[in-house]
Amino acid sequence: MIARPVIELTGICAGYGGPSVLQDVTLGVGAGEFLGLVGPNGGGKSTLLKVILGLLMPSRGRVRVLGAVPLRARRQVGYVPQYAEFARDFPISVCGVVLMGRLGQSPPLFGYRRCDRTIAMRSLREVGLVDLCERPIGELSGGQFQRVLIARALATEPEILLLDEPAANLDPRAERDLFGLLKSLNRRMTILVVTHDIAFVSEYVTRVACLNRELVCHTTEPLTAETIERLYGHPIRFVQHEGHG
Ligand SMILES: Nc1ncnc2c1ncn2[C@@H]1O[C@H](COP(=O)(O)OP(=O)(O)OP(=O)(O)O)[C@@H](O)[C@H]1O
Repeated sequence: MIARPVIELTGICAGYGGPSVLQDVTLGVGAGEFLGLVGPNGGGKSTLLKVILGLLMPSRGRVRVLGAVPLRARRQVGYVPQYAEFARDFPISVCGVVLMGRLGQSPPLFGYRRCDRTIAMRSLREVGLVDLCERPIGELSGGQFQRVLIARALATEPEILLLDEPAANLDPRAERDLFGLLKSLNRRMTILVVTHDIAFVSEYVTRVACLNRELVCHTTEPLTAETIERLYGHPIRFVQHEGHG
């Protein structure tokens, strides 16, 4: 039983016009959880994030984010897209990217306010990059850029943070640092992270959900080879555990 669900997906089917990518997915994420979403390529993880963000309407089922339809909750949800989705050659500074997280929070036509800049700097400080504020993003390492994207999401002052494969381009040390950062952010926000590193993620998260078009959920206690095989083999059933965390 989840105490205060902040994300509720019930019987979700969703896709892109052809056969449903998500098939009857039911998932609740509680306030303060740190959920790892794993699964094979093409299993529908990014599609699930799109449904939570309100970017993709499900053909069936019910979605609630912070008790509302996704578009209403959008300002309370920070999103870190897959690395490849952001053009690194775009001529913009680190601070410029982070300030983009304030778009939609400030009144339109008036530009950024002083408080937007304060929040952007605070977000950069939190990810340890305040010294690179004026640096063009094209001059950053992959790990630094990943942190900039997280700072941009933090600048929205979210209650929920969604990350799509944030560690995809990182070496093991940078990945560890990144998950350490997420763990500390989890003290004040709910986190859902899509990752392929199933063994690694279980050290950090409070629960793992595995998606292969349908969903298998279970607690994080050491993932055994048998569990992983079951998850990536034919997870054609839904397993719900209670009392996780
Ligand atoms: N915009 C789109 N239009 C049509 N089909 C799409 C679109 N985006 C994703 N798909 C298809 O939906 C399925 C699930 O894709 P999705 O990106 O959600 O999977 P994923 O689990 O995130 O995969 P990966 O681990 O490879 O990132 C795939 O078969 C993919 O080809």
